[in-house]
Amino acid sequence: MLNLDKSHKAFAEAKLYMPGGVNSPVRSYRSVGSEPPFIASASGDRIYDIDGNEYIDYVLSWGPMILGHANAEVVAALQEAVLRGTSYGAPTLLETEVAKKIQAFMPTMEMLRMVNSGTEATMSALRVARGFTGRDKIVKFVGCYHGHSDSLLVKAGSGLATFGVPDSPGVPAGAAADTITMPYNDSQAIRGLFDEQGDTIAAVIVEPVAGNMGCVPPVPGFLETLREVTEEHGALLIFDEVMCGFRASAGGAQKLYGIIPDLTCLGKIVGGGMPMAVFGGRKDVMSCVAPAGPVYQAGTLSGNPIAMTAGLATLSVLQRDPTIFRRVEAATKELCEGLERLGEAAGVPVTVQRVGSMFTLFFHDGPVCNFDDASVCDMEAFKTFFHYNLEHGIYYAPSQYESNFVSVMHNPKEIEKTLAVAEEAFHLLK
Ligand SMILES: Cc1ncc(COP(=O)(O)O)c(C=O)c1O
Ligand SMILES: N[C@H](C=O)CCC(=O)O
Repeated sequence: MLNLDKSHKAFAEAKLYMPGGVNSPVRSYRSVGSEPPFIASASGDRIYDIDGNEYIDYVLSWGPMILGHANAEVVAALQEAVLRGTSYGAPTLLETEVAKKIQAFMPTMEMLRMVNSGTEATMSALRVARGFTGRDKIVKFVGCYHGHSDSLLVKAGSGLATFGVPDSPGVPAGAAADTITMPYNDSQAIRGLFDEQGDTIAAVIVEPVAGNMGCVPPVPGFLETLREVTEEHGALLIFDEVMCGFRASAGGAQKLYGIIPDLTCLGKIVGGGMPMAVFGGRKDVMSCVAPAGPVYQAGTLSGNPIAMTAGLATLSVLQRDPTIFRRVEAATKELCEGLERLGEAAGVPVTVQRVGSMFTLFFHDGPVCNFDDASVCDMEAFKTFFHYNLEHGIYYAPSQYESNFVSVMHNPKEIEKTLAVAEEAFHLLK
C-alpha cells in the first residue's frame, strides 16, 4: 500500500491557505476521490513525492516536459541565466532567438507575441481576431479547453468537464453571449452554422487535436471544413496548439494534417517547463497588435529571460536532434498498442487514442470522437485503474478527460513496467 502520510498532512495544511489546497483544480484528485501526492523533485521520466515514493510520470507537468524532467542542457542554461537577472521588462536578444526557433518549426508563425500562459495566448488571439475582422462572435467546440478566460469558459473540457461545471459561475452572461459552441468533429453542423451566420463570426478556435476531453483526433475532413468555411466567410481560423504543438508532430497538428490556420496558440513545450506561451500567425493579422496596431495586449513578465532561456534550450535540443520526435512517438505507440491489447485480453472495453506523443486510455467500447462519447466512458473503471497504477508507481492524469504524455526519457524498460502494471489493473476490472 502506498504510504502518502506526509502528502496527506501537507494537503490538509495547503487547504488552509489555497482553495482546495491547490493552484489549479485538476491537481486536487477530487475527481478520483483521493488526495494528491505532493511532489518533491523530478528527473528524467520520474517524479518523487515527499513520502519517498517514485513514479513513472505520464503527466509531465500536463505536457511540457517532452525532454523529461530536469534535462541537463535546459538546467545548465537556466543556471547561467538566473545569474544575469530574472526579469528586465525590456527587450532582449533572447526573444528574437526564440521567435526564430518557433518559426523554424512552424512557418505559419510569421509574426508572434510571447505571453505567460496558454490562457493569455488564446484570450489575446481572440481579441486580435475580433479587432481584425470587426466582428464579435466566436465559435468553440464542446469539450475543448482553451484556458480560463471568460468567453472561453463555455462547455469546456479538462477540469471543468472533470468537475461537472462546464460553464463557470462568475462569467457574466454578456461575456459568453458571443461564444457559439458546436460539437467537435461535426463538419455538417459547422457548415450549417456558417450558412446561417458565417458573416458575423470573427473566428473559430479549435484544438486541432483535442486533448482536454481526453485525446480525440480530428476525423478526416473536419479541419478541412473549418478552413473552408472560415475562408469563405472572412472569419479567422485559430489553432490552439498549446497542448498538441510539438506533440502531434514537430510542426504541430497543422503540419501533420496539412492545414494552415490564420493564428496559432502555443504553450507548454514552447516554454520548456516555465510559464510561457505564444500567439501568432499571419503577418497582416498580427500587425494589428499594439504598438504596431490598435489591438491592445501587454505583459510585465512577457518574454522574460528565464522563460525564454528554458524555451530556447528546449527548442534547440529538439531542433538539433529531430529523431527525438520519432523516438517519443515510437515509445508512445508501443505503450498505447500494449494498453489496448492488454485491455482486450482481459475483456475490459477500452479504446486507446493517440496522436504523436499524447494519448488517452478511454474506458469506452469504440472510438471517442466528441465530448458526448467521452462522457459515457466507465468512470468507475477509470478510477480503479488509476488508483491501482498510482499505488504501483505509474502516474497518469487523474481524469478521463485529460491526455497523458510520453518523454524521450521513457525507454523500453519503463514502457514494459508500465504495461505489466496495466495488465494487473485490467485483471482487477474483469
Ligand atoms: C489546449 C489548451 N489551451 C489552453 C490551455 C491553457 O493553458 P494554461 O493552463 O497555460 O493557461 C491549455 C491548458 O491548460 C490547453 O490544454
Ligand atoms: N488540461 C489542462 C491543460 O492542458 C490541465 C492543466 C491545468 O489546468 O492545470
